[in-house]
Amino acid sequence: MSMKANILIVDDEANTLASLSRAFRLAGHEATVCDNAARALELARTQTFDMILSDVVMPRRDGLALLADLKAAGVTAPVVMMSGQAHIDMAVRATRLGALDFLEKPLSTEKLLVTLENALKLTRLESENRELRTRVGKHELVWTGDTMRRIMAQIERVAASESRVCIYGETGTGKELVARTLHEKSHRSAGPFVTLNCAAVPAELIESELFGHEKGSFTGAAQRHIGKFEQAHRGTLFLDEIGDMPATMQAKMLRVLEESVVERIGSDKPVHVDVRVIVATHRNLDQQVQTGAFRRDLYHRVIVFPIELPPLRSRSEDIPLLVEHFAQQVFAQNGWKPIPFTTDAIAALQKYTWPGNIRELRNMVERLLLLSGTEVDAETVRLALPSINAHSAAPGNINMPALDQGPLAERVASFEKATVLAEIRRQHRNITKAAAALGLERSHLYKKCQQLGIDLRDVPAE
Ligand SMILES: Nc1ncnc2c1ncn2[C@@H]1O[C@H](COP(=O)(O)OP(=O)(O)OP(=O)(O)O)[C@@H](O)[C@H]1O
Repeated sequence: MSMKANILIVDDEANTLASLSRAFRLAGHEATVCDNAARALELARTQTFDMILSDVVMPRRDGLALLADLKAAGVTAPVVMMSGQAHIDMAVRATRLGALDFLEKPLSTEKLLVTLENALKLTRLESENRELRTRVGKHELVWTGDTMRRIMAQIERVAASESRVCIYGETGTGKELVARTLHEKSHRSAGPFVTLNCAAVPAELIESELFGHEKGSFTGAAQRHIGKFEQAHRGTLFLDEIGDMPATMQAKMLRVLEESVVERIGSDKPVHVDVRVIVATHRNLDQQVQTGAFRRDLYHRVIVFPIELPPLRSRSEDIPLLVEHFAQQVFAQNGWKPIPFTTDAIAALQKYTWPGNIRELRNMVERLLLLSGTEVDAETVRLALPSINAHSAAPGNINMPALDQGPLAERVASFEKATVLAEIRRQHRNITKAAAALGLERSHLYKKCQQLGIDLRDVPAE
């Protein structure tokens, strides 16, 4: 079900106003009618409409003049023009002036509702993009060391150009953030930044995701869908895991990149798109080209400018600043009083290999803050790092859930369990000593073990 919309209808014919408003109201929407351009402008400036539908040919000010007035007045509602004497010229002028669509009279109810649906979808997309853009502001790239300085210089150099960029890097190294930064620094920054992870979309849906489809073009296509390429018009499209794109799609991608034109599935009308494509992969594309898994011609199209993001373990100099950055985010999000990380804690974090890179570090900072009182110390870090968890997940502690997923309470409980178990083993199952080390009463530790489902007989001594 679509949401209830409020539509302004402008036409000098009373009959048209009556029949159009009836059609919208029957579909559950609200319609305001008005028979001249001057009044329409006043209404649009003082009220909020989801769509403005206006006739072109009207006495005094016509629809195209109204359209220009609306845009000049900063009215953001999508405007759809209609006319009984539509000719291409008029439609082109309307589109140039910023009309969303141009409809020929007489209008069927179905056509009206589809047009409205599209207008609503576009408005939604626009506001999502705006929200995304404000979020990006908070998501700045944090770095200090020479490794990243080199990369920042590359970003600066390539951002201003229209070059296609390919970002290489392990998972969580910040590929998407770099792509966003490139977009923000480019002259497309006022346009949308749209992303698609090619590995996350089933092969049979990827074409529709990228190019869109018309209603009914295949089973399950209940609505028209605007593809990512069209969504990214005048902006940037970030294709993550391009190495996972199915072969048939690779051929179609090549065509879009060469001709800047897409066709929605179920439509043979080509749509021109003005999009800068940035791709990323954790795979070795060179090798994929050798084995035939990735088309050589597409490879040459997308790899104009490669940027290689090194894994976090080879830029551990960035860790102190990143920890500070993520900790500030956690404090701010939760309204917590800031607590410091000890120097030893930071040093322990710098020694770890971070297979999940910066994403893993960010999650770890959050977890450490959750587990600490007045400061985060090295002991807490050692306990929280996965090597320790692997160690305590030895036989005897079966079913230890992963700490990287699930609801917060579950993760905290599993961490608590790991901590208690590790201490009991370290104290060779001496509960009195383990309780003392954990700062608990002996009876309290017993209770905790029960709560956490720890059977003391199962705990191997270290
Ligand atoms: N240099 C950085 N400064 C601040 N935050 C960063 C930095 N690099 C990455 N991040 C953050 O780490 C998280 C992971 O980054 P991102 O999603 O860009 O990685 P990715 O390489 O695209 O990962 P994947 O390949 O798994 O999609 C994000 O929350 C991102 O904001």
